[in-house]
Amino acid sequence: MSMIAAFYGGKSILITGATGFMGKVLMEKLLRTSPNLKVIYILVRPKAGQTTQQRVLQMLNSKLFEKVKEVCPNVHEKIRAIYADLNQNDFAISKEDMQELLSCTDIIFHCAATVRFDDPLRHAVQLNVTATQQLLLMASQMPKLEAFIHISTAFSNCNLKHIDEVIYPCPVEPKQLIDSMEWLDDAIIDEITPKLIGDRPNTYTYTKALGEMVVHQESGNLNIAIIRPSIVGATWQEPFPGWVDNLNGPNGLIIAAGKGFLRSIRAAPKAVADVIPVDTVVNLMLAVGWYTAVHRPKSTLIYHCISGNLNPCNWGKMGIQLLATFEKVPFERAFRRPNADFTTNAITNQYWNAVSHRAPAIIYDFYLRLTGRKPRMTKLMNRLLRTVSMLEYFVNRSWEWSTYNTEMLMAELSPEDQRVFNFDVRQLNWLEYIENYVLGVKKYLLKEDMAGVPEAKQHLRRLRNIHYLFNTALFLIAWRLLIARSQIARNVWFFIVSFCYKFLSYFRASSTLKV
Ligand SMILES: CCCCCCCCCCCCCCCCCCCCCCCCCCCC(=O)SCCNC(=O)CCNC(=O)[C@H](O)C(C)(C)COP(=O)(O)OP(=O)(O)OC[C@H]1O[C@@H](n2cnc3c(N)ncnc32)[C@H](O)[C@@H]1OP(=O)(O)O
Ligand SMILES: NC(=O)C1=CN([C@@H]2O[C@H](COP(=O)(O)OP(=O)(O)OC[C@H]3O[C@@H](n4cnc5c(N)ncnc54)[C@H](OP(=O)(O)O)[C@@H]3O)[C@@H](O)[C@H]2O)C=CC1
Repeated sequence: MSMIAAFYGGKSILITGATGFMGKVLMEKLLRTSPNLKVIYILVRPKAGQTTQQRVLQMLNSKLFEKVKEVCPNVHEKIRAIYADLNQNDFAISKEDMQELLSCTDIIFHCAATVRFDDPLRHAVQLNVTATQQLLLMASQMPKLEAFIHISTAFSNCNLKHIDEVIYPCPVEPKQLIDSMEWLDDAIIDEITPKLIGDRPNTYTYTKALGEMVVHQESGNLNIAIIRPSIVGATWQEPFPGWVDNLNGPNGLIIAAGKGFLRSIRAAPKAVADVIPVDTVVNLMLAVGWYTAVHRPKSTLIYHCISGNLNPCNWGKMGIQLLATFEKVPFERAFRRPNADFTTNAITNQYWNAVSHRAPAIIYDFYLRLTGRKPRMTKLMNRLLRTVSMLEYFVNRSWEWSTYNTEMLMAELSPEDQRVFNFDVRQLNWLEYIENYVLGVKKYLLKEDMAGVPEAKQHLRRLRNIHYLFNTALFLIAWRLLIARSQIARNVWFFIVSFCYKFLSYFRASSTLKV
């Protein structure tokens, strides 16, 4: 019997960010492995015209939760959605709900965050720092609370090359920054943002570091642990391989590359691609929740959830495997054939952007205009290149994260727990994982059916022929223009033609002689 699964039995668990990528997988695993847990409280806000209840219903009716319903048919009763907005005071939770949360919660998993790289500092601080502070305040009023698990990111200290499982000091006191957000206006905040974030690439990594500092400072008597995952990717094994549900991290780029929009990228092929499957992260989260509550470590432990130092894969290898999979299982209606290059040189990158990205977009828009349709490709391409430029920081560097605590925890687990809550990424086969990842993106993000694969392959063959025709036509036009303008080109041309003529005459004459 799994000790971890048994531990969650009868517990009341509070999850923030349960409607997010990681939150959904966490809920699924909890319900599947501990169907006798008491309740999962989730803090949800209405969104996109849907009430909190409608959102939860839609989530539970998705494919991700199909297996859960077999072991836990009363899954709807186990989840209690609480209306909350983490940007509001007291999270806008009603008095009754707050009372229930304070008196009943046993474990907290704090996953909610803004993961956008371009969020204005005010918003990122509000969600990633102030909301964390408020949640800690709530936690300190929970008499039954056994553990508070805070999800940060392995990139919170990406300004360092080697990162230990410790909290690094921030140049600015988080409380002072929170206070200053009250009276500074947006224009001033925007102006000072680059100075504040310093050598970090964006407001996301900066505010996640501040969030960790807040956890450290406000931990009081709480039993806290911090988990720092690297780039979280599709599921590896559970509940089934390849599940993804948003465009963050590599997902959007995989679509862009598979559809032939993105054909080159400024990335170091040898740099470590520190991707970690979401189910691995969730297994570690549940193991950490158990360990923190049962063993009550004296200080806040930090756990790195990364793949780089245990089972490294680099971007070059990942790119090659992506291309091989696109060949085998192509995406439908591709813009161009997937075929791309990595470059670390900024000028070469500009060149490829012009030739491989902007020029085809302009030509396609011209074609759309000619056929009476609205041009859209240039706009789309500009957006894609902006996104790529924001992710470039992470694909041109390698980091070293120490994993003593994570390895210690692995050794603490019983063989059964090591199997059920497996976070040993050494067992991951990258080639198989990437193939399943692409298939998952195709099925769950693009909603494409496997029955369309032959037609998609046919479409790629057509694109290849168009590509050859286009290049041949371009070459002939360029040559024609050249010989019309240059005497040297004309001489070369006459030399080639007369050489061919002589060769053919000789060939004909020698074949006549033989007869
Ligand atoms: C050796 C030789 C080899 C040769 C072979 C080479 C083959 C190579 C093939 C080429 C490429 C291969 C691709 C490989 C993939 C690897 C790259 C992976 C890089 C991953 C780096 C991630 C680093 C993460 C580090 C930190 C991890 C974390 O802790 S947090 C989680 C990460 N957070 C994010 O990812 C959020 C990022 N997103 C944003 O910040 C914003 O969305 C944005 C700023 C990017 C865009 O904002 P904007 O306001 O413009 O738009 P938005 O409204 O958000 O969306 C607009 C449209 O764009 C779509 N979108 C959104 N995100 C992405 C994305 N990541 N990629 C693509 N598209 C995206 C969005 O859906 C919108 O679409 P529409 O609705 O249709 O308008
Ligand atoms: N994905 C990744 O690659 C990585 C993620 N992480 C960390 O993991 C955690 C989870 O990330 P992930 O699941 O990918 O992120 P998502 O963006 O998928 O989910 C974010 C969650 O936070 C919720 N949320 C945001 N704002 C509010 C608000 N004002 N009130 C209530 N809820 C809110 C969202 O709710 P709603 O659905 O209503 O928007 C959603 O449930 C984060 O802390 C992130 O920093 C760390 C490393 C890598």
